[in-house]
Amino acid sequence: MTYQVKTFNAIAQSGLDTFNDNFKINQTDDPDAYLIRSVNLRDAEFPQSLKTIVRAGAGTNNVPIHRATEAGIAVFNTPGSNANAVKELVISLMISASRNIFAANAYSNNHVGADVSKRTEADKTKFNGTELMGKKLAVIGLGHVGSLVAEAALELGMNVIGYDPYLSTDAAWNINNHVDRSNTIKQAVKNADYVTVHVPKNDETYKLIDRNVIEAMKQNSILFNYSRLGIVDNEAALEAVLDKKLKYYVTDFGEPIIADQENVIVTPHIGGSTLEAESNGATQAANTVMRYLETGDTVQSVNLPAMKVPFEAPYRFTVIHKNVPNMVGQITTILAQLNVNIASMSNAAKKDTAYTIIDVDDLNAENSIELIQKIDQIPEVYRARLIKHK
Ligand SMILES: NC(=O)C1=CN([C@@H]2O[C@H](COP(=O)(O)OP(=O)(O)OC[C@H]3O[C@@H](n4cnc5c(N)ncnc54)[C@H](O)[C@@H]3O)[C@@H](O)[C@H]2O)C=CC1
Ligand SMILES: O=C(O)C(=O)COP(=O)(O)O
Repeated sequence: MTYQVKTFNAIAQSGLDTFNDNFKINQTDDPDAYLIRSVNLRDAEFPQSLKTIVRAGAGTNNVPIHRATEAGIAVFNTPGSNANAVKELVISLMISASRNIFAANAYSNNHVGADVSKRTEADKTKFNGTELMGKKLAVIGLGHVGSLVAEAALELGMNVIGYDPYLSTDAAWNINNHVDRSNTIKQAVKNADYVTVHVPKNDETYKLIDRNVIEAMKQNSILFNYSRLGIVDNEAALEAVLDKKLKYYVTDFGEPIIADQENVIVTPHIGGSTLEAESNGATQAANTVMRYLETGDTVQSVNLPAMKVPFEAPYRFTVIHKNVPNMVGQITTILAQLNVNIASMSNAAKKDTAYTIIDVDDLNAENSIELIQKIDQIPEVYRARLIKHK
């Protein structure tokens, strides 16, 4: 069986090299998989052939998850693949902002000439900075990125307070127990010298850091947004910078109102742009594409329940369907009508969507086609697929 993969954005060669010979890259308009980074697919039409979208990276707000689910497309990301890259950039910017590096560099570029050393010694007090050690950092969102930022800040001698009402049990195990927990954002930011936000973009996190939260922040504190455009209210952040409430606002997501503003530092969405992160993400994504298409396993899926079932029988049916009563009953009735014996079966649900994996020992060409067609015709089924064991 040959599978077709279509790539968007710059996907690291090491990831493309990970695919086995059953996978062909960018050779057709009928791909089985999209391998993407930040391309905006929110209004995209998906070809009928498309079975999975894998995002090399963390954020999946560029993918219409609900529409993909209804089209029977499994969506994945590569959790943690670029978290260290973001951590290092945020820590470097915390230091750079505290030491006024950007203004100091601009000064040096504008003051060259014969009397430079004399003027430098006179002027350098303008760029006096502060140290991170002993200061307080609030981390909003303690997932892959936030937990690493918190850990690095502790190592630099900072006090760290975290806020994350949805922290998974797995993630909680990874968080240093010296991180104080806060039950509200305002409580978290109240006495913090630095506030950094690391949450996914969704309806709830849009303007999570709004005017009220910024008002609750400490005078002369520094705010970082390395999550997404819109999670910090840029207008409110700019006003706070102009009012000297915030010393700096530092973000990876520019827009016209914050361009060229003193004490607003904007980088061009480079949080995950390191050789290492791009390679990790692409490799993890390639493995995810292969695993899903060749086995139907859904570990780390964004829209389907996580299922990993040993593939021991010669054939496997996978069915993505609505999470409503009697789906398994309807599917197994069709198998029974076509005289197909089930070797093993698993089913799980994630919110409104469920996934069923059925392994069978015997199948012939006619009943396999008829089976898929009949299962696909169940109104609540989004997609049925037959996978032959390699
Ligand atoms: N600037 C860049 O290039 C990059 C940006 N990102 C952005 O950072 C985000 C976080 O990345 P990861 O840490 O890898 O994701 P993650 O999924 O591991 O962690 C996100 C955390 O946010 C928490 N959370 C969700 N809603 C929240 C809320 N309302 N309040 C507080 N916490 C909340 C979750 O419980 C989770 O622990 C991504 O979704 C992406 O948008 C990630 C990587 C690179
Ligand atoms: O992983 C993420 O969420 C990022 O924002 C990184 O995006 P990129 O892959 O660099 O376009």
